[in-house]
Amino acid sequence: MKVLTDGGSIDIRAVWFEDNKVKMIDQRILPHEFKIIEFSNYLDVAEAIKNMTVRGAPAIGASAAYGMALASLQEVDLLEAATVLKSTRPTAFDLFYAVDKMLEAAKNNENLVTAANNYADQIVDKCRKIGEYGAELIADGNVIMTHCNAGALATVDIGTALAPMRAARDQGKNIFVYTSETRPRLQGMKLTAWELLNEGIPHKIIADGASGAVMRKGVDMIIVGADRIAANGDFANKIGTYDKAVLAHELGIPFYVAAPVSTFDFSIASGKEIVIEDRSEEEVTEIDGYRIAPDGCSALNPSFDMSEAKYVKGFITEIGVLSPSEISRINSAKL
Ligand SMILES: CSC[C@H]1O[C@H](OP(=O)(O)O)[C@H](O)[C@@H]1O
Repeated sequence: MKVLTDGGSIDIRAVWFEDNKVKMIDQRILPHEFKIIEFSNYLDVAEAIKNMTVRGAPAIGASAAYGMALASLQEVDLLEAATVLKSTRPTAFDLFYAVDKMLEAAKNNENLVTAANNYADQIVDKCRKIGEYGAELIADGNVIMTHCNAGALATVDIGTALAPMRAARDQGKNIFVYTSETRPRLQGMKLTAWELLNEGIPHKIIADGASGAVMRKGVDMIIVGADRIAANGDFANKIGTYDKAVLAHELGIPFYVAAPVSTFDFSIASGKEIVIEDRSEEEVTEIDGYRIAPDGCSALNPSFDMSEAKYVKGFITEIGVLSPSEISRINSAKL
């Protein structure tokens, strides 16, 4: 992804492997501080996933794959490492998919550093294809709304929901993006707006609560990412997505979910079976470590919500844009 720095723009991934270390952008301190951190121990990569140093389903998957590569270099038991990495966050299916891919590679006596690098490169290629298919849905002058961050930071590079926007811009289409702030961790404001700024894509940040009014004012489509998609097309995504899905349905605004095939979990029939991660109440009651809630008050902090397939016009994947009734085709294409 393109990052504007004082010394000019750089091209960088959210996470990569270099000098036998896992290196990643610390997403917790963006956008006001840009820092690369590195790990030599898979346990530290697991902690980085858990504390959201790196976040976003595909980026979590790639990080876990790199964690498995470190575990192989550390010569620790890979099944133990897999268990630790899988225990970091419960909702994003890519995490489990990636770790299992690395276990499969180990069983085939493959070099896990190579396998993890290939996994990350495949994610980037999938995102590029998601961008190409998604851009076909976008007309010059379109106004698009998105939620949370499903950009390059969430996917190693390019993004899922942001991929069609990047591709449409590259095709010369003028687009405008509303990114909702996405309480409580504010990925939409801190990360998506930062990516769009770096890319020179016109946008405005809106409060989550403004989404309905802004949709009614004039939005041509909504594109969000996903963390896990069930066999019937029900999907989990960042908390606040369900509100947008229902409002879009009510207002007749096309609602798209952009995700690679690796996010589809055909072992579950419907969204009812998706485990929704609960995170600390401090994420709600504090901002950047400063308590904003009254002392003595407590908070509930579900990190994701589930939306039914009926709200989705199409899933933008690396094999095309599929309606909920067509996603059974994906099972045969799972890489
Ligand atoms: C392209 S997957 C991005 C997906 O992950 C985010 O969750 P988190 O920031 O907690 O990892 C959010 O649900 C995004 O849509």
